[in-house]
Amino acid sequence: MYKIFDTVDEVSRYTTQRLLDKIRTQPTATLGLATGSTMEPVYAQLLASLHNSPLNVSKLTTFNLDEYIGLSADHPQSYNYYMHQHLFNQLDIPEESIHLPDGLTDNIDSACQCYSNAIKDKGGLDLQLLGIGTNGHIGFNEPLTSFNSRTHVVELSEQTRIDNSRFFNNKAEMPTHALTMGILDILEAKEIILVATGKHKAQVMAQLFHSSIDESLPASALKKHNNLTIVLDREAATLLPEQVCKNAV
Ligand SMILES: O=P(O)(O)OC[C@H]1O[C@](O)(CO)[C@@H](O)[C@@H]1O
Repeated sequence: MYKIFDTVDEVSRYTTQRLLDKIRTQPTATLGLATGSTMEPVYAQLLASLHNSPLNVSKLTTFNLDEYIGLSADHPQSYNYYMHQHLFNQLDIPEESIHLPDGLTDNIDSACQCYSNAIKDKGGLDLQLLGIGTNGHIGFNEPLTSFNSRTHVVELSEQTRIDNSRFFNNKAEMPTHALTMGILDILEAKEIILVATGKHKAQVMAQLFHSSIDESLPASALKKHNNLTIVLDREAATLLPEQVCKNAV
C-alpha cells in the first residue's frame, strides 16, 4: 500500500501515528528502527506527540537496523549516538531493551548471529521502520545481498559512501564497512513501513515500483511482504504512475 503526502511534515505525522497506534495497542512491542535524515523529522514528531499525550514506552524493545564498523557508541556519526540524540535520551525505554549492532565488536561472526537470534528470541519484530538508499539498499543491505541474509558485515557501496559522506568531514573519514540486519530478518517483521522523502529518492522509488523481485534491488524483497506501507512525499513520488498517486492519498 502506498501513502503519498504533500509535505515531509505530513509524512512524519502519518508515520508517527502508525508508531503510536502500535505502542498503544501493543505496549510490549518489539520495534525495528532506522536512522538517516529521513527519520529525523519522524522521531522529532514522535517525541512531540508523546510529550503532548504520554504513553507508556517502558515495556518496548527496539532493534536498530545497522551500525558502522569502527565507530564507538559515543562517536557523533555512529548510529548508536544518532538514536540516543534523536530519540532514546528523551524516552523512558530501559537501556537494556535498546539494541544496536556493536560497531566495535572483536567477534563479528558471533555478534551477528547473536543479533539475529536476539530478534527471534523476542518473537520477531512487530513493526519495522525503514528508509531506503538511493541505490535501493534497506538497512545497509547493498545491491546483490542475498534475500536470505541474516545480520552480517557489508562493504558499503561507492554510492552509499558518496551519499552518506555528507555526515562526515570528508569521504575518507567515512567507514568502509557496516553491520546490518539481514534482509530475511527485515522480511520476518510482522509489519513494515518504508519512508522516503525528497527528489533524490524519486528515481529509486520508480525503480522499486517497476522492478521485479530481484537481488540487484534490495528493497524489491519487500514486495514479498504482506503488510508493507510505503510512505512518500510528493517529491519522492514524482516518477510514479499517476494512478498510484491518485490511489495513495
Ligand atoms: O534517510 P537517508 O539519510 O536518505 O538514508 C537512507 C537509509 O540508508 C541508511 O543510511 C543506511 O541504513 C539509513 O540510515 C537510512 O534508512
